[in-house]
Amino acid sequence: MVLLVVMGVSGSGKSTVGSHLATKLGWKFYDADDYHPTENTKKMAQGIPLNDQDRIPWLCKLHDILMREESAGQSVILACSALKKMYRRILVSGGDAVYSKSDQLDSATGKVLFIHLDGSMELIASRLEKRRGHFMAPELLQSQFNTLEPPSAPENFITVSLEKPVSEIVSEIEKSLHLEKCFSRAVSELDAH
Ligand SMILES: Nc1ncnc2c1ncn2[C@@H]1O[C@H](COP(=O)(O)OP(=O)(O)OP(=O)(O)O)[C@@H](O)[C@H]1O
Ligand SMILES: O=C(O)[C@H](O)[C@@H](O)[C@H](O)[C@H](O)CO
Repeated sequence: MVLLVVMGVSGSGKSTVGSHLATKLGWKFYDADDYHPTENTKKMAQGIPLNDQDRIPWLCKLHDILMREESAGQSVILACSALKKMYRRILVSGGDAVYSKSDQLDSATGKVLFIHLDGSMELIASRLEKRRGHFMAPELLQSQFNTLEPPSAPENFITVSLEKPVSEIVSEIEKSLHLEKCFSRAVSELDAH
């Protein structure tokens, strides 16, 4: 059972890559965009960036979804911006992460694997210019980059370039998942001896 979060700035391809990967693997897919309260969606449509207060209750709701799927033994993919380290901690550990010291939470980081879709603002902006029928105002892209804290150790993550075609990105993630699986199996076998 795997809990995967495809993360990155707006327009990085989270929904596209996440849904393709979920279809290929036969896993459940959630798009965090569908769980924003209307006040958040309205703000973003007006070109006003969300702040921590706007995002924290939304992230707690998403944490609950991940935990529900974990209890059901269901592998799942969530497309979610998860821009700051603290936001990722909330997804992994829930609302207490806001008040806990980072080292108290590091043991839980392995529960969720973050896939960071990384690439240039220019390319993403050109993709957003062409995207139609989405609430997010394209001019928010700069603030998304300003807010982004790219994942770093000891977080459990891999970084994938968003510049390739979707099918290549999906295959690259599948390969990394396979390697991760082999690695954890080898570690647990070593531990058993
Ligand atoms: N690898 C890719 N190659 C070409 N176009 C892509 C690629 N990935 C995504 N796109 C296109 O870029 C646009 C943004 O992608 P998508 O909506 O999946 O991003 P997102 O990160 O989910 O955005 P948001 O957070 O704003 O919902 C879409 O029009 C999508 O078709
Ligand atoms: O954290 C945020 O600022 C928001 O979650 C945005 O990233 C949107 O959800 C999404 O990316 C817009 O489509």
